[in-house]
Amino acid sequence: MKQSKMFIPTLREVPNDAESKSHQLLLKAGMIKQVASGVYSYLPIAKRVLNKIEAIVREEMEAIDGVEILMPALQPAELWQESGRWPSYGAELMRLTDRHGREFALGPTHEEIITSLVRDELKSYKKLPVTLFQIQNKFRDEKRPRFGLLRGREFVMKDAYSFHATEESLDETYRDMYNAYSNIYNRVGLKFRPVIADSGAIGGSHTHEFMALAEIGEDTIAYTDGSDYAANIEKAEVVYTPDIQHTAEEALEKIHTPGVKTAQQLADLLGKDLNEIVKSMILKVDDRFVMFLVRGHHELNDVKLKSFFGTEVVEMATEEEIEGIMNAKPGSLGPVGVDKIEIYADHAIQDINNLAVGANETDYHYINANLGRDFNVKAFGDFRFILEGEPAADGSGPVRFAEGIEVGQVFKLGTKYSEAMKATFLDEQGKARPMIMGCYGIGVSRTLSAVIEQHHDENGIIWPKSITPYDVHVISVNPKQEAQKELADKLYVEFSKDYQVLYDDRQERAGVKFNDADLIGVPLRIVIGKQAADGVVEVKVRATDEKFDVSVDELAEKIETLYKDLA
Ligand SMILES: O=C(C[C@@H]1CCCCN1)Cn1cnc2cc(Cl)c(F)cc2c1=O
Ligand SMILES: [Mg+2]
Ligand SMILES: [Mg+2]
Repeated sequence: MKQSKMFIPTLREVPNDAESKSHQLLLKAGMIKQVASGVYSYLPIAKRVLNKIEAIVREEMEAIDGVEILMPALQPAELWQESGRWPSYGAELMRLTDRHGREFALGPTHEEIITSLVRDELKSYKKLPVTLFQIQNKFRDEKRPRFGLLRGREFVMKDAYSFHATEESLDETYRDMYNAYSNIYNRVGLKFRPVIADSGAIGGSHTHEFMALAEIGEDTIAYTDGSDYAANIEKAEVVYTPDIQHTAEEALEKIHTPGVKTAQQLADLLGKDLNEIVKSMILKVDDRFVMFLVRGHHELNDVKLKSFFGTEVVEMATEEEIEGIMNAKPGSLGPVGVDKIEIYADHAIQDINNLAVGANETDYHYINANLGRDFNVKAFGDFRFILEGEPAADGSGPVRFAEGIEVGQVFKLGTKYSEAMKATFLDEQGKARPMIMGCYGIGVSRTLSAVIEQHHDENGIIWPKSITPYDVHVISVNPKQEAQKELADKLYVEFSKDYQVLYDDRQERAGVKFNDADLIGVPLRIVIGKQAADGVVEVKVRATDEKFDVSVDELAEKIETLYKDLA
């Protein structure tokens, strides 16, 4: 394609609200244009890359018997009422009303649509399993869209859904999807790790997220070097090994602690370490208030609480709610004398005694509070985030942390939707049973961004060969020079036979052309300049900056060799 015909509005400077590298480069390379917060147009270079990522996704889905369909973004509210999800999503679900006053959602995901589609068609076990997928724009009204395509409000997702008569059949497709996802991320050039994850609101049990490793990632992964163990930190199980450090029980003592609100302040006042302090927090779990105890150097993990209590409604109680229940501010809470609400404690609380805790009186704390004598706990559990260096749940060694961008997730959904929506099949005994489902998502536009996060240098993007918008970038330095223009035109036509060629034939200064070429990131470059008269051109490898002066009659072979070696 000739750049004089193209539409690549590169930028020299970047709007300073672009914090992530990929967001900056997507803008600078003229690949996207923001239409509204979290809403983007994909320009030609981005669209070509999207097409290649989607082609790889399609290939891998079809290789495991996935069949492509396309469902509407407009989803009638009735289906969300059938599944029970219409009331359970708040502002994130974009809703609209049609001219007849009928309510719709703009699809954030398609469990309801696909289940209603399948339930009318697949009535017998003989017709199962079936795996259907689509690649389509999704809508989620994110509170804080950020980092360009990494967290948008309209984005491209591949979502697949599988329907089974048995758990074994689901397990098989889950494994096929897991492997297909690994193939996809390998083929698009992403460094990634599958991690044990939490299924969250969608329900179901078993789920893995696929994390592209990148500092900008909003997720933290706990992994070990010794094995393939990796878990989203929300989910990473803490192995509790008692490390009892009790001293002789001392008498409970109330002390005046003016202005002390945090565990650190209490520790400093008492001359103790943070791990000798206990933090008492009150959370709303479903419709009741519960107190949780964790040690000063640990953090409460709300995702583990949701899973422990089997509810999505777990949030910090507000200051007013706390004062209403305890007559004290959040910074002075403790378990002593609390009988109106239940108290749960992280396992590690058992390791220490003579605890420093809030006295449920603003500006007062207790020291030497002891379990059993001064307070009781309804249950101990794994309620905290794992710390770096602590042992992994599978015994494969101490966990290390890394940031990740969630680019995909696979779920065993079970029968949550098929039961709610009466998607049943007749089994071999002729008995009606709810279909067993799996669902599997890939953030396609997010994957594009993640690739840029992992493949760039200070001058711009460096595309992996598999998804590059073009294979070869032909640049004529000065089209006004007849010899240069002629040779460049000729090479453009010639190389277009075997490669996808972007031809910079613009009347632009050389510097502009080279800056743009570095930004756009095509892996191989042929520069036709002064030496054109001697039949010599310069070849440049974008990734390594290697340059070669090559005579035109050796050019095809040189490009072929270099192309083969590209990652
Ligand atoms: O989407 C999933 C599960 C899988 C992911 C892979 C493809 C199929 N769905 C989970 N999820 C995430 N955010 C959502 C946001 C809104 Cl506003 C909503 F109404 C529903 C959902 C929702 O259900
Ligand atoms: Mg997550
Ligand atoms: Mg997730």
